[in-house]
Amino acid sequence: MTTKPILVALDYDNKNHALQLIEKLDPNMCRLKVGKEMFTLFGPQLVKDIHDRGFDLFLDLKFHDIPNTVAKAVAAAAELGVWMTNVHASGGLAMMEAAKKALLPYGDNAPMLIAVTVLTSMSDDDLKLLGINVPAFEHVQRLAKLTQQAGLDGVVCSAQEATALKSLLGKDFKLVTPGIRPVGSDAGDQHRVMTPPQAIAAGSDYLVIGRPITKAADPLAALQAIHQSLA
Ligand SMILES: O=c1ccn([C@@H]2O[C@H](COP(=O)(O)O)[C@@H](O)[C@H]2O)c(=O)[nH]1
Repeated sequence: MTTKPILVALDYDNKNHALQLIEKLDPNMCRLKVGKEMFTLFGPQLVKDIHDRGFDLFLDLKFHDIPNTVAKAVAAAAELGVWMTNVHASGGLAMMEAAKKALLPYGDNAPMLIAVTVLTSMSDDDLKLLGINVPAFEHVQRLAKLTQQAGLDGVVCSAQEATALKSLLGKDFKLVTPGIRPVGSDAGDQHRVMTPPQAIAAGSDYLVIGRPITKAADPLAALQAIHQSLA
């Protein structure tokens, strides 16, 4: 199992609430993820605040645009010193290659760069509405192969696809899996879900977990329970 596989998704509209949770967490126990909501509200200062507290940060902005624009955005993420950032694989091969190339000047300090395959909130029926008439796992495999061809470090997928992707793309290609739900927690808008131990057993490298921790009555206890379940 990867060291520190838990990435806590900080989806808050109030910076103090996020910082109150962070103050209770230990950077040796988890990494943090900031997405579109918090980055739009609080910007690069939030990234600095999190780094000042000793945490690795996944900047989850899922860039999807023309290659030149995405390359510049990924370089801007590298300037912030984040640990990991991402693009949408459906932006295509040229876009992903441009993103990867933009990180070359950063050498060993470049963030890990991964691509979102099919959002974990989407089902086969959602894909059909987009004219994609194959099961989600098949579309995920196609986009993950393209991501590897572009030279990226891994993909965002559901843990349900992890075993197949590890055997298709090798153990070093990182699998970052949201849609993680401990037994008894509400799936909410997530469709392709797994429990934390199931996800690790299936081959996930990193588990993205938001509401089961952040909306719990005691978020620290919820994180500790997940941590224990993986021990
Ligand atoms: O396919 C994806 C890609 C990203 N996410 C993000 O992960 C977290 C999940 O939060 P939960 O509260 O545990 O559902 C959230 O920030 C999403 O933007 C994803 O869920 N699925």
